[in-house]
Amino acid sequence: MITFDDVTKIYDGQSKPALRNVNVQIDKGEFVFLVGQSGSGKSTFMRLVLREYRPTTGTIHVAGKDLGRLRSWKVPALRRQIGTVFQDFRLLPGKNVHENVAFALQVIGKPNAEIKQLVPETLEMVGLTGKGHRLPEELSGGEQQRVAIARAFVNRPQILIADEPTGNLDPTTSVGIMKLLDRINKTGTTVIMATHDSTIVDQMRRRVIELDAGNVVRDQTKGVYGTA
Ligand SMILES: Nc1ncnc2c1ncn2[C@@H]1O[C@H](COP(=O)(O)OP(=O)(O)OP(=O)(O)O)[C@@H](O)[C@H]1O
Repeated sequence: MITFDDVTKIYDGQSKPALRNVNVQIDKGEFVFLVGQSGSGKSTFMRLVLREYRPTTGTIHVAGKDLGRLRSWKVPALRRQIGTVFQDFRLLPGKNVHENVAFALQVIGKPNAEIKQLVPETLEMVGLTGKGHRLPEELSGGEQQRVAIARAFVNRPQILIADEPTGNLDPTTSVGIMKLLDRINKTGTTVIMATHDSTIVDQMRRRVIELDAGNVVRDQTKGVYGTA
């Protein structure tokens, strides 16, 4: 589903690579934790998958496409295959829960009939039935993250990228969010999650890719957060 072949990324004006000779293959349906200190290259990895940046050298394939050869006008179609979730939720403050999720489908031109079916179905899946009319400010952090996940998943993307999705949540709420990401993964969606949350990584026992100063220093199936 995602392959990095000898990928190096040096940002403009920088001398040190943010990623260095990275070789990684992530298959369809995998659940992968990206771990590593702040600045180790986790966000860079995810931004390359989204083609927000291009690698300096090396080749990246996502969902069967060589991103180096992908024409700019095809990038939106690529991104439609990839749902994104962030630490700070990024909901539209003036729109209620239903509207936030529906908006993701409206911008890609889905017909209203489909939106009417998909939005309640997805809100039910994330445990927000009955809260469709609430505004983000009327929800807890955990509920806001559920809305963000519903919005990322409503289009049933092949890949879900989550950048520190539990970073602003307490441990109990985080467990609920992880159960939800696990359910989404079980539908066949490939999940890549960057995190500093060692408890979660140790509990889930999924593949762990560790970055250190842009190098992949560990790639472990059923891994834990740290080796120390
Ligand atoms: N747009 C940019 N321009 C220049 N340098 C950048 C840019 N984005 C990131 N970097 C640098 O690239 C390196 C990797 O950063 P990256 O954001 O990928 O790390 P990270 O592991 O996601 O960190 P965090 O856990 O803090 O989110 C860092 O040295 C960072 O300063």
